[in-house]
Amino acid sequence: MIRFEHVTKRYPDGTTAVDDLSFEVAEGELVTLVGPSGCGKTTTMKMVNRLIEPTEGRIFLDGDDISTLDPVALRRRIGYVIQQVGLFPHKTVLENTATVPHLLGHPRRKARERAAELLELVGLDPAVHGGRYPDQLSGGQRQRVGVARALAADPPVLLMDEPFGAVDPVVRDHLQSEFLRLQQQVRKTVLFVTHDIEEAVRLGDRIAVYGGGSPRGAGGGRIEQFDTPAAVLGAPATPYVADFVGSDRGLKRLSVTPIEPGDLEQPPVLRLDDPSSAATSRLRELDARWAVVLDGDGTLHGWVSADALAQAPDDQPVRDHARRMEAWLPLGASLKQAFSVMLQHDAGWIAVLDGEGAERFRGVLTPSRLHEALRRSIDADARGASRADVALETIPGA
Ligand SMILES: Nc1ncnc2c1ncn2[C@@H]1O[C@H](COP(=O)(O)OP(=O)(O)OP(=O)(O)O)[C@@H](O)[C@H]1O
Repeated sequence: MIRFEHVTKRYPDGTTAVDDLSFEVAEGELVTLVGPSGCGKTTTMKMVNRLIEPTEGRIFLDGDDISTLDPVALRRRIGYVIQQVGLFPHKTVLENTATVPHLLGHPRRKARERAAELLELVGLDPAVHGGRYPDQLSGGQRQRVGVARALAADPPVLLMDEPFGAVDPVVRDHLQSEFLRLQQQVRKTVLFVTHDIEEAVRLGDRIAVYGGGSPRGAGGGRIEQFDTPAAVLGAPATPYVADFVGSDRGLKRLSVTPIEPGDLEQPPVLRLDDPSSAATSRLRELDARWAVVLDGDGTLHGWVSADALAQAPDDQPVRDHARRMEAWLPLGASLKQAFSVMLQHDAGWIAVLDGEGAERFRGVLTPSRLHEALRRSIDADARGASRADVALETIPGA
C-alpha cells in the first residue's frame, strides 16, 4: 500500500534526515516508526503526504508514484493526526468532525450524521460532547476528536505523528487500547510515529526502529530493524536495537502477549440459583475454598467463598452469598492489562471472558499462570515455536 524505494531527504543546510530508506507497509497494516528525537521519523511521514519532498528515491501509494499525483488529491486519500490536534476553537466538536465530509461536498445534514457516527466510533457520545467546544474537553477527548476527524473522509491511509504524546500515561493507555479496538474495525493502513518503544510495541503489527546516530548505531535516518514487536523484543538485530528496547524487554513483552485459553485455570463454577447445601458439598469434594458464580445464561456474576456457603441455611441460594467480581478481561487482552487489573482490584485472580462482545466465562488467570504465560512466550520466540509447544523448566522452591 505504501512503498519507500531508496528514499533520501537532505535539508538545504546539509542535514541528512532520511538516508536511503526502503520499506513497505501492507494494506491494513499498522507500522510504528520509533527512535530517538531527530532520527527522521517525522520527515519520513511527511514525505508520504508531500508536506516534504524527498531529495532522492520514490514513494508509492497503492502503486501510484506520489510525485506524479496532485498533492491536494493525494491528501484526500490520507488522514493525518498530530499531537497538537489543531481543532478549530470556535467550532463545536461535531462541526470540527464534520468539516472534512462537508468540504468533500456532502450535504450538511449527511456530514453531521457521519460526524456523529465517527464520534461514537472513537468513544465519545455525540449527544454529550458533540455540542462542546474544544477547550471544554480533556486532552484525551481532544485526541479522540482528532482521530475521528482524520477518519471522516474514510481515507485508506492514516499518518499519525505522536498522536497520544501530550496526554498523561493513564489516558494514553486508554487511548492506545481504544485505538487498537478501532483499528480492528476500520483496518486502515497506518504509519504511526512515536519515540516510546512501549507504544510502538503495543500498537505496531511491525516496527521500524530508527538509528539515533549514536556511536553504536548506524546513524540517524536509517532503519536498524523492521520486524514484528515480538521479533524486535525477542531477537534485536543489532546492539543498538537491544539498547533501545532496553534490558527489561521481558517485561515489555507483557504488553504484546495476549491472554490465551491455554493460560487459564478452571475453578469450580456455581450458578446463582444453586442451593447452598449442594454447593457446599461440591466445594468440599473438590477441596476448593471458593468458586466462580455465573448467571443463568453463563455470564459472570462474581464469586463466593466456601466458608460463607457452609454457614448458610441449606435452602438458601448461592445468590445470597455471592460477591460481585469487577476484575475481569476478555480473552486476547494483554498480560500487562491482566497484571494491572489484578493490582487495581487487589485480586488474587481475574476472570477471563470471551472477547468480541460475548461475556461467556472462560476461566481465571492467576499470578502464577500469568508468569508462566510470559515465560512461555519468551521461550517460544527464542525457539521459533508456538507458545503451546513450550515445556517450562522451573527452579524448584525451597
Ligand atoms: N526544515 C529543516 N531543516 C533542516 N533540518 C531539519 C529540518 N527539519 C528537520 N530537520 C532535521 O532533520 C532530522 C530529522 O528530523 P525529524 O523531525 O524527522 O526527526 P524526528 O525523528 O521526527 O524527531 P522528534 O522525535 O524530535 O520529532 C533532525 O536532525 C532535524 O533537526
